[in-house]
Order: sequence, then C-alpha cells, then structure tokens
Amino acid sequence: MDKKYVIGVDFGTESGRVLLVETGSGKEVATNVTAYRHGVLDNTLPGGVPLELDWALQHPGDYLDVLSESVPAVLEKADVSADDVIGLGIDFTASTILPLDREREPLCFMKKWKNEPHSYVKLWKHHAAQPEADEFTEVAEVRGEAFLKRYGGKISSEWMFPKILQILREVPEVFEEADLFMEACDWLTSRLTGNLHRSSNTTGYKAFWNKKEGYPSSEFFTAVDPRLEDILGTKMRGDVLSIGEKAGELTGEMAQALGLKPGTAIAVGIIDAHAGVPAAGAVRPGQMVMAMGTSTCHMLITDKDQPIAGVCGSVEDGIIPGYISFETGQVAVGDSFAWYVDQAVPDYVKKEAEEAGLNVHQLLERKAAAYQPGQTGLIALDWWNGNRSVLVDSQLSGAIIGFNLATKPEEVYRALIESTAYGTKKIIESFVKGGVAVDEIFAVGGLPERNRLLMQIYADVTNREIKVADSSQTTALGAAMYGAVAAGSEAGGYDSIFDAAQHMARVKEETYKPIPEHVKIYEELYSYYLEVHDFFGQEKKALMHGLKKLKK
Ligand SMILES: Nc1ncnc2c1ncn2[C@@H]1O[C@H](COP(=O)(O)OP(=O)(O)O)[C@@H](O)[C@H]1O
Ligand SMILES: O=C(CO)[C@H](O)[C@H](O)COP(=O)(O)O
Repeated sequence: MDKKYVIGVDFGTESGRVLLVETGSGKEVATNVTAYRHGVLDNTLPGGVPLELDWALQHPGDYLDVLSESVPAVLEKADVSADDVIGLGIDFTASTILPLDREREPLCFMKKWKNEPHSYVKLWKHHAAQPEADEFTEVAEVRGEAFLKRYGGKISSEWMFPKILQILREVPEVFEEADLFMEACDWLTSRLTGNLHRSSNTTGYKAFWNKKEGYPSSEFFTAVDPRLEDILGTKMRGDVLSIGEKAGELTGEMAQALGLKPGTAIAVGIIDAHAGVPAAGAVRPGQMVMAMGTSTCHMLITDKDQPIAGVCGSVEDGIIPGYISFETGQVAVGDSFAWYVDQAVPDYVKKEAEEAGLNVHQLLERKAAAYQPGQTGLIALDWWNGNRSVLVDSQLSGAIIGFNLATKPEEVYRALIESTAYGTKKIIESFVKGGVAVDEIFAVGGLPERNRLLMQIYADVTNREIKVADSSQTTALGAAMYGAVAAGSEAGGYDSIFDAAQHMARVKEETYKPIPEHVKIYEELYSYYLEVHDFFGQEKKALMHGLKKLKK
C-alpha cells in the first residue's frame, strides 16, 4: 500500500497548528501555524467594546482560518496528495464554548450581536463566571449530587455550565437566541462532518457528563436556575460519542475549503492537553503526562474509579478508551513566565538578551542556571491565574516572598519556575495520597522543548525521572493519531489508539533525572512552599479574595 497520511489540527490559546503525519511511522512530514488574527480578546472586542477583568474571549472566524489556510499549506509543503490523507483529528483548548444559531453559525457573526461580548467564544481562561461556578458547587453540595466528587468537590469557572449561566444571567437575550451551546472542539468537528455530536472527552471533563450516569438531572439544573430546566434536551442536545470513535466523514463543502477528499474520516475531538497522552505513548495505568505550555495539565491514566483531592475531572473513556483518566493542572505556567518577561523585566535585561542574540526567556534561563537550589532566597506561589488543583480557586493570585535589595531578575525567573515545579509536586502527592500510583512521568508541549533548566528543576523538585515526547507538536500528533484510528486499519490507519501509539508515538532517548544533592535541598524548600501555600490558600484565603476584588 502507498504511504498514507493523517492530519492533526491543534487549536491552542494563541494559534492553530496543523501537522501532517505519515501514518505507518508517525513521521511528522509538514507543519503550518496560523496565528489567530484576533488573538485573545481580553481588553476589548474587535469593535472596541471594553471587557472587564477576568474576561477572555476569542473570535471563531480565526479557527476557520486555521483550517482553510494551514491544511492546504501542509499538503503543499509536503507535496502529498489529498487522496493519500485518510483521516483528520482536532484538539482544542477547553472549556472554550460558544453560542450558535439554528444553522450552527456563531452568534457573534451576526451584525446584531457583534458588539455583544456574550455572543463570542468564551476561552478556557475566561474566569468571569466565578459566582456562577460557586452557585453550581453550592447547589450540588446541598443536593448531595454524586457527580461532584468526580470533579474534586468544586466546579470551576472555566467549565461549560458556569459560562452558560453567566450568559443567561447577564444577557438573557443571547441565551434565548442561542439554539446550541457547544465546545469549540465539538462545533468544529460537527462543522467538518455535518453531524451534531459531542465528545466524551469534552463533555466528561467540562460538562459534568459521565459514561454510566449521563448528565446530572434536570432537577439539578432547575435548582440552579429554573430557566435551565430543559437545557439538556435543547441547547445542549447532541449524542456523546466516545473518544477513539469516528465522528463522521468530511463533507463536500468542507473538503473543498480544506483541499481534502470528501469522505475523509474525522475523529471525535479531544482537549488539547489530553491529546499529548497518546502522543507520548502513555496509554496505560500509572502513566502521567504533563502538557506544559501556557498552562500545565496533568493527566493520569488509571483503572481506579475513586475521588482524588484536587482532581478537576475523572472521566471513563476520557482520554484512552476503556480507562479512567484524571485531569488536574496549573492555570498559569508559561503564562506566568510571559507575564514576568513582558511586564516586569527591566530594559537592561532586554538589551542584554538582544546583544546575546537570545530572547529574554533564554537569557534568563542561562543566568538562572548559575544558581544553586535555594540560593535566590525566594519562594513563589504559582497562582498567577488562580489555582486549578488542590484548592480549585480562581480568585487566588501569585506571590513572591523573600525579596531584598540585591534580588536580580534571573532570581525571580528561577523562583517562578520553581513555584510551578512545587505546584506539580503537590499534585503528584495528592494522587499518591489518594491511593493512585504515579509510576512514570512524561512531558509534552512547548516548554520541554524550550527550557532545559525548567525540566531539570521539575526532576529535582519531584525527585522523579521525566521522559520527554519526541515531537515538538505533541498535541497535534495526538489528534492525528485519533484521526488514524477514525480511519481504521483497512484504510491504512489503526484499529485502536493502543496500536496507533505503538507505531506513531515516541519519547526522546535523553531523560531528565533527579540530581540527589538538589533533591535534598528542594525537599526543604518544598516544605516552605507548603507553608506559604496553606497560609494564603486556606488560612488567609479571604485576604487573597479581597485583593482580587480590589483589582476589579
Ligand atoms: N524559553 C522559554 N522558557 C520558558 N517558557 C517559555 C519559553 N519560551 C516561551 N515560553 C512560554 O511558553 C508558553 C507557550 O507555550 P506553547 O506550548 O508554545 O503554547 P500553548 O500552551 O498555548 O500551546 C508561553 O506562555 C511562553 O511564555
Ligand atoms: O483547561 C484546559 C484543558 O483542560 C485548557 O485546554 C488548557 O489549559 C489550555 O492550555 P494551553 O493553552 O497551555 O494549551
């Protein structure tokens, strides 16, 4: 058989990346990136309407541009014929949702709604639905809803229903006009196939859905707001298909727009970070994957169905069919380094970086590497965009303790990196304490490719070996692997994600191993982190919340 190819489309926070992969070997043949023209809308809408603090929107037209620009671009770059492309899978940030009209067009495309913020895509890091999230948690607690324990006992403002409720409460006309609310991931899959389906991955992690029990009852939704009584059968309709299944086939119209063949197999969509799991080959219990980029998501495959503190989603068929997978994470990782580099680094450092031919991250990494663990005298909290793990509290903010007149920028940069490593250690401890083994750790995403110091610090702080996926486009690769499974072995793909992982996934030979002297020092520093963590995250939580309110 001729060589066959699959396409993975990774819709990240800032851009969409398309990857063309040879199915038999997993070889990455061509890639193309389309930056979102409108980026993240966190200050104003395209027309200038101002947005409040904690808002983060996107323009759905940018996603369609990714498909129509970057899919033909990879075929052209690789000189591959559409006849040899057998499948396509997409991954997306989540919960990234949008309201749609009866034709499944985004409401913000309509003139009538183009100046209404609630008609746009609410990006995963839109945190303005915190009051609504708290309300869902409270009602679920009072009613003793069993589903709550699968989400660590707290509903996050990042998820689908708090975002929908915010629309309903603030602009009920948009809620009324919406024929459907969908995850952007499922909307695009449905746009490609013409079918209305949702993914067990997106609904399981972000919309309270469970394979055995389905969604919570309509009584629960009514107790939150009577106007939500029929939401499941109306604006949330759509069968849930399991991850690893085929969502449908590419329509003629979309085939023309993408330069692919009508009938190409389209996979059920998956959350971006989660796609890194098969791409690292981590498809068995005990294997944990950290998808490290703007944020970090920690995914652990298990066969144990039990609640774990700080886990913000435990879903059967969530990532790997047949297994339960846990997800938890840290909201700002690369984002907190970006904050420092963009907002706080002095000009002399920027100049030094320019003269050395490095970007500011690279220069600070080089300088921070000269320090021994603890030598900065700084301890930071990794809550630059709230906490999504053990505390599940988006109203917490960051902190750095230990500044003095001699503190240098590279020390702050190192302290920020260390804070994110401590946050990860706390997550691992939470799994282990809950009785779920973490046997192997894999890293995927942009950060492992860019910052060796960061990876070594993670190995030292966690005292674990870290394996790194051998792909710079792991999420897109994972999405492509699901595309290969949707196509099936007869077409030149695979019959299961396990087969696909065996042939298409790889880790680098070089791993990051803990350095014993560093491990010892970090054990002590971690105990300081825990003190500060519990002080600001629990004891003085009200103070932190008060500070956040002042900023509004
Ligand atoms: N050398 C570096 N060291 C640490 N962080 C970096 C470096 N270069 C870029 N970053 C951070 O990486 C993040 C982007 O990660 P990436 O994986 O490319 O994107 P995404 O998570 O959106 O898919 C940004 O937040 C940026 O601040
Ligand atoms: O919440 C998520 C997964 O559950 C987001 O999709 C994820 O955090 C976005 O991350 P990034 O921009 O780093 O890819």
